[in-house]
Amino acid sequence: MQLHRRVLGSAAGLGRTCNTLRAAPTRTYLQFKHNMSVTVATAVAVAEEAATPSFVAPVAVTSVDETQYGPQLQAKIRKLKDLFAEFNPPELEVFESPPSHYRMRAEFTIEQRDGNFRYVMFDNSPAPPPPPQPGTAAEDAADGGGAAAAAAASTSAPAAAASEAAAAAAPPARGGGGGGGGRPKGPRRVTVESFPVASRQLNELMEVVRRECAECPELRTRLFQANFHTTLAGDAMVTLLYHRKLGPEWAAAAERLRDALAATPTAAAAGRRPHVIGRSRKQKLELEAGFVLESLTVGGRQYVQKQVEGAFSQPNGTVCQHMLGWAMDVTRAQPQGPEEGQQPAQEAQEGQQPQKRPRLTAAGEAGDGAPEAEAEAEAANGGGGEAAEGGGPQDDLLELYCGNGNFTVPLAQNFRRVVATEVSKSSVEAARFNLEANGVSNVFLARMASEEFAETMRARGSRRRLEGLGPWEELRLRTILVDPPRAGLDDFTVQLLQEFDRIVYISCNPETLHANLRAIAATHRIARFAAFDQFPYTHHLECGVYLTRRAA
Ligand SMILES: C[S@@+](CC[C@H](N)C(=O)[O-])C[C@H]1O[C@@H](n2cnc3c(N)ncnc32)[C@H](O)[C@@H]1O
Repeated sequence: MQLHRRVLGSAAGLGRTCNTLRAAPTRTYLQFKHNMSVTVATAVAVAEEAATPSFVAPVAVTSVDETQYGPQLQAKIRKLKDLFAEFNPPELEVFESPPSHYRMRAEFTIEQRDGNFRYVMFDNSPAPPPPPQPGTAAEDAADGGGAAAAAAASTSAPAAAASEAAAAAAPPARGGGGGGGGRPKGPRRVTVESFPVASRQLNELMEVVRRECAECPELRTRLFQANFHTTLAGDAMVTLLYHRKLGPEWAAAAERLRDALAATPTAAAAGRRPHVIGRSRKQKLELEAGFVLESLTVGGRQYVQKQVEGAFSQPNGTVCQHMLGWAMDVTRAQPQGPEEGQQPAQEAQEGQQPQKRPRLTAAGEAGDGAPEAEAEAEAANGGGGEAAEGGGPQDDLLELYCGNGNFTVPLAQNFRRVVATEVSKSSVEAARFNLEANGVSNVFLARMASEEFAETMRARGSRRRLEGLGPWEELRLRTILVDPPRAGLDDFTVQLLQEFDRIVYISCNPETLHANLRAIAATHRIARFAAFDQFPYTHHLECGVYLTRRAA
């Protein structure tokens, strides 16, 4: 049973894997080193979902029917609840997406044949072929895809299909070949006319790029891919990828394109000129900038967020705000008193007493139990007592996989200090920018793989990249937040998590989250459980789990 499939040469990164292969129309493979997404253009078949107990068997989206948004989300929720029932979680908090125009980013392969300029993506989902629709995708069939590919590649299909399709390691596009009315093997080529799952601005930009390329040979010659990145703030960038060297003529043409993009309704209303980036082998030309500035509202406060071209950013801006609000809420220090005494339902049922929480030292060791030491530790931890839910400004947060500081920036106010790590250089640079731009000064940020950081921390070791962190003994790390790629956490990191009193685990893959929780549940219980529908019309679901240490 698969939770996700790979799609070739298609929509924007959900950013959960590091290296992906993508196919250009020439069938040349290109390796992208950043976190492009590998999800698929699929929708949840409600009836089928009801009959199957896990995250499987999605069918290809052939249109975006907003009336189906609710039922499809409910089907996903049911599956999620079933999967996690063994952990006896509290009531699931569900955060919906807008039913359309929710995706901030998309990537398309460009096909240029017979003077036509087409946005194309490759859908690898195993959808059964719907009956052919006259006039929908005839040209795709003519490319050798056969009836199945032709039927599936309707102008509405790609809209939804493209929504979650992404670059992936997969065989070259075959454009069909199944024959006999069966589903062709390999990814299905889908022509994208419009893209209603993506932001309105993204659709506006697509139209202008199509038009300008049609009129300007300098822009379209050997162009094989176009990436669009928009924001809730109206800032945007377009990256055009070529199989040729780019010179000053291209820059002049791109400047004209930029003017045309600036005249689109959303950019004009926001007063932002979209950036244009040209890429070819060993070459990157930026017209003004290689990033966008997003504006996110969390808890009534606005945060600016630099999102760098090619680096991970959350794909659904609206749902991202929900995720940040939820993370703020679970890590906020709870008032002491009644909440302190409130036993978690599960523990109360089990007749357990709230545990005495060991203080996590920097080496990941519990306190030694000496009364004075424990009292001192409690005092150092803000005297938070045993059952405090949430960290608090007296505690420190360790955040692994921090990306551009998406969670780090708003969460920093809930903690005395934050130690954050991320492996991607461009994301770390963006995170530094974002911390400064938002006036956050209590974060120590290290560019390190989480595994390396965990090992160093356990050994109380030192690393050049940890210079400035200060002595491990002075940290008060009791809360950890992780937001790993789809593969989830390795065993070593899971063990590290278990040394913390409070765990916030953000996951885009319920199955790897579930597998990790099997280990974590021995020491921690789920205190809050949330679903964030980042990826409507697909079987993908982002989850948030907040865990606290079980009573001893
Ligand atoms: C799902 S993204 C989350 C990013 C960030 N929390 C956010 O909300 O935008 C996962 C991040 O983990 C980073 N990453 C992947 N493998 C890593 C590793 N081994 N160590 C540290 N960071 C890693 C990626 O570069 C990416 O930024």
